[in-house]
Amino acid sequence: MRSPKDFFRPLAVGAPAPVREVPFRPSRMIHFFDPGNEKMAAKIPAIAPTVDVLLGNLEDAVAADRKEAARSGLVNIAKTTDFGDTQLWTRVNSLDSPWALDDLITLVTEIGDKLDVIMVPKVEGAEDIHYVDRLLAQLEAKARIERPILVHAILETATGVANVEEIAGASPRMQGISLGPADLAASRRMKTTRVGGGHPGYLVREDPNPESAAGEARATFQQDLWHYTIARMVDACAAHGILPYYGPFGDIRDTVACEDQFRNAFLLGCVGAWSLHPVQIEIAKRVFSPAPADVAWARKVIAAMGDGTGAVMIDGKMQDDATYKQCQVVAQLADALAARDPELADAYAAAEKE
Ligand SMILES: CC(=O)SCCNC(=O)CCNC(=O)[C@H](O)C(C)(C)COP(=O)(O)OP(=O)(O)OC[C@H]1O[C@@H](n2cnc3c(N)ncnc32)[C@H](O)[C@@H]1OP(=O)(O)O
Ligand SMILES: O=CC(=O)O
Ligand SMILES: [Mg+2]
Repeated sequence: MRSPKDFFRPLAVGAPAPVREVPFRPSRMIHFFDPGNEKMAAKIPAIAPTVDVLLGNLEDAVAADRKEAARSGLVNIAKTTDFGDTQLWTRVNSLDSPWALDDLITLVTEIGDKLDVIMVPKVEGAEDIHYVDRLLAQLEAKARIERPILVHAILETATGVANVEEIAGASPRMQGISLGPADLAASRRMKTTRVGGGHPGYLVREDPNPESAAGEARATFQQDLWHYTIARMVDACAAHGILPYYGPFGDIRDTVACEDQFRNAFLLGCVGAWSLHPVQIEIAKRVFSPAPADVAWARKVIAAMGDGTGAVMIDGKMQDDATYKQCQVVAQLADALAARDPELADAYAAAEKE
């Protein structure tokens, strides 16, 4: 293990200095597209201003015989598109695949100055991050990249979940972690066949009422298959100063359940989710932006709390140092999002006047 004193040292001569704090840039939706799919690629210039992050996906969902087309498609799109202040990310192939090395070499040397974050799938432990960390430093030095490319891990194997804390803290490049419920379900041998979301069979049933006739219907309550993993991931990320995300929701037509899944993740601490289809962009934008009424309330508490210590009563609710801190989380997120999203800024300003 490296000495803590060396943690922020570049891993190659000529590589840029690692960041000391992960920049908080709005990333409510990480919009996936296949850069080798001409129809999808043609839509990217129009989609760019409507999303926080565009992600050129090279891994799963890109057929084996289309991997090279996807890689070169991404190089071309990055070189010819004006993304404005929308971030450009990529998801490279998994480290045990025949494509990962060429993905990293090509993308960093050709478009490393355009890429903000590289998402690494199926991360199992700190060793996977260390491998990517050193390789990126070498490639950044070679390509004379001036700011470090950050790394995002997908939590989608049982081993990865067991090691999530060490993954989160493996490198100053670590920007965040996404839940990958589809691969994780397979890795854990769960008996589902879905990409995220719930399952009607995973439930609790109310106790029988001794006064009712035998066989009388008893209410059931569907449970969240992902609560445990999201909560672990959020804690690991918060402890290491990086950002947690819900991943994909594969039932594109079920926009209601998608919104519920995203909102559970938001309330538990996630800052965004993946959008796989244009219809999911607005859902993520709505869910991962705090509601104007909540922001107005947070600002009211902050104003009433002065230096943030002591206790006051507002509308019948006790406020103290801990609610003040919660309100700061909401207000700071609102400020960061409003700076990027003028419509949201207007909605926040209007709610404060009410
Ligand atoms: C478990 C995981 O790893 S999840 C991450 C990997 N998976 C992905 O990245 C999937 C990305 N999304 C997709 O491939 C597609 O959205 C699919 C296959 C799910 C559905 O695609 P379609 O059947 O074409 O959907 P649909 O007909 O509703 O699409 C409407 C239009 O939106 C376009 N579109 C669909 N998805 C996207 C997208 N992600 N980005 C941009 N445009 C898109 C389609 O090309 C289509 O264009 P058209 O109107 O010019 O024909
Ligand atoms: O890559 C994502 C997943 O759910 O698997
Ligand atoms: Mg996966």
